[in-house]
Amino acid sequence: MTAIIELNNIGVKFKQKKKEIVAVDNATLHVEKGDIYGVIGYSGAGKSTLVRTINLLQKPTEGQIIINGEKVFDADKSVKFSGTKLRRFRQKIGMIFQHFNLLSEKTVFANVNFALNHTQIEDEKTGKLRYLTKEERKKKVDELLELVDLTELAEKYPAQLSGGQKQRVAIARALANDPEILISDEGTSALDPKTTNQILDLIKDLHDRLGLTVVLITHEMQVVKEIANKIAVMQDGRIIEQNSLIGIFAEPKEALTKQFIETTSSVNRFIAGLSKTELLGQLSEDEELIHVDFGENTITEPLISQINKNYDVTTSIYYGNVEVLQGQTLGSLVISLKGSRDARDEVKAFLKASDIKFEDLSRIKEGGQA
Ligand SMILES: Nc1ncnc2c1ncn2[C@@H]1O[C@H](COP(=O)(O)OP(=O)(O)OP(=O)(O)O)[C@@H](O)[C@H]1O
Repeated sequence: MTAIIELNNIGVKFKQKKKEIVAVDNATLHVEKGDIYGVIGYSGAGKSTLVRTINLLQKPTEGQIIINGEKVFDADKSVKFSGTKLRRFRQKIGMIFQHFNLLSEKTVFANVNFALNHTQIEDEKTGKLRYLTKEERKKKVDELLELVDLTELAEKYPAQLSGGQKQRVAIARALANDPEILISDEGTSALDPKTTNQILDLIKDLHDRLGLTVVLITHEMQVVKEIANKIAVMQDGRIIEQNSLIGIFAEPKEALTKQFIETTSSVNRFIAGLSKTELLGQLSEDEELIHVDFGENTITEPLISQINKNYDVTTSIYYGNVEVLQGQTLGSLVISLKGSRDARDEVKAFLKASDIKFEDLSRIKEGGQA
């Protein structure tokens, strides 16, 4: 697969008085056609600055950018990309923002129509480029409003809309010039959880129907988890980890990545709260608590029944959570194993041999941290 977006060794420095701020530091990100690529990091990590280089809203100080096979930027100044060429290029990359950026004095219809002001198409008869006619524009805006389910609200003004509806207008506007790439810069950050999910569903649906490639910046792991297939984690201007969604969740490497995952996983909250409950004290001498993580590829038979059937232990489930990410099952269980030490050790040896990750939670009892 070739990348539709290639950011190679991108650096962005800002000069502020005598200080130099390194907003992006040697970042390389390759996005393939059809990806929904989540870029996650805390505020100030450099996400916006990096992603704004894709459509050259931000010129890097180092590196090169190749979009759809065409080099559009090189820090060595070998590429000239400006004027009409730059404007056309930008039209093919739609962008939405946290605060929607709608024109408050224009209706929903007019906000979307505005994005067609500079749109040109090849005239069927003459073969020359020309602007759209009023009728063509109306047809296009109507189609776009239908796409985001806003036909009924065409004559309303932004102030009369909810946050979710405003973002739908912004999405319609972003798609006006049939872009292949859609960038969402914290596009759901100002929305409540339910509306966030509706907008994410819409983005996913548009991705599927229009074949869009999506780059999605967020500081919330829950957001990328909903729809992304790949994730890059940013910290201090650098991309510290990047992988498929499933790879990030199954095998996070960096401490920050683990932190972000914990914000989405209730098993970690359960374990963190264990030391405050009576549960550990209530376990008998021949009983221990373990946390097991498993995925579809590592086990084919239900785990618990297999343990009960093959080993001389009894199990109780204290916590269970199974999620399907990108069609793969990831499960987390907190179970107790009750039996002789040898029998319990055999179960652990079986888990190890089956490549199933587990951790012994008895250390919490001893005052350690989960
Ligand atoms: N135009 C600018 N001039 C000077 N410094 C800037 C400029 N834009 C961004 N920065 C700085 O660059 C760093 C990265 O900012 P950036 O906005 O890319 O981070 P972010 O991860 O998107 O965070 P946020 O979600 O808060 O926007 C920050 O320290 C920021 O203050």
